[in-house]
Amino acid sequence: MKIYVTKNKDEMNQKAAELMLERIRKNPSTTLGLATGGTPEATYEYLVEDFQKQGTSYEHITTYNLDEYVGLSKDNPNSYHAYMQEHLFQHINIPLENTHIPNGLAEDLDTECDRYDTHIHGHGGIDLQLLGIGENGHIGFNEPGTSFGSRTHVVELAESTREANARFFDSIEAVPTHAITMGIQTILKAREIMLLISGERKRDALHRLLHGGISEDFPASALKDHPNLTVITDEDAL
Ligand SMILES: O=P(O)(O)OC[C@H]1O[C@](O)(CO)[C@@H](O)[C@@H]1O
Repeated sequence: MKIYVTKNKDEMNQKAAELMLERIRKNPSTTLGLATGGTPEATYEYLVEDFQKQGTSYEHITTYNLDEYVGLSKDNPNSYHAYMQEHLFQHINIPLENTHIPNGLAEDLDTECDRYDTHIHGHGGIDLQLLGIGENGHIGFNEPGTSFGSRTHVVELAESTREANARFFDSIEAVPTHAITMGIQTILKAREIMLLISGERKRDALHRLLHGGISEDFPASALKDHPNLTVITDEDAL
């Protein structure tokens, strides 16, 4: 595990963007795994800024997002489809057909999960997976207790996760109860993983990641066995 400690959240995001851009410039056909949530918003801002100033091309980049809420349409502003459009895709030259996000409105959700996992595999897997972490150690929407062998699946969100994400919705009742998420095994197959951790609220999670054991009670601990993991944290989370 490689760790970078940055002064603040902005520097954390800047570092993440810098490392992502290094990979993209080296391999313009990189396959990226992308995360949503509050943590990586400014990472995307830095990528957009670079695109506008340096013109780094995304024409041959493919992306797979970690997760999507069940029951939200693509144009619902709280869907992760809308999040990715707003924060990244509409600002860069990535072809829409190269971007993949689970369909939370699929009629048969289990079939959708299999399709998604198979698609990632068929494409040759993910080169670089960007990750955030939940206060309870969730990665993607893999809540504590999720099998480390899990593939893309439907999850019932922990109440604490719904409460944490309620800030993006009008009320807690509006937060979906279920989501589709890449599984832990799906995430671990990425050739490189970059985990961003920011803020006091994530202090316990970071401490447990660095000093705790590996256990399904704490999903992020699965990452400790990954051969190419970079953690970028700000001082507030230390
Ligand atoms: O970055 P945030 O908003 O703190 O969320 C942390 C993690 O929780 C999720 O938003 C899911 O709740 C992940 O997508 C994210 O990585």
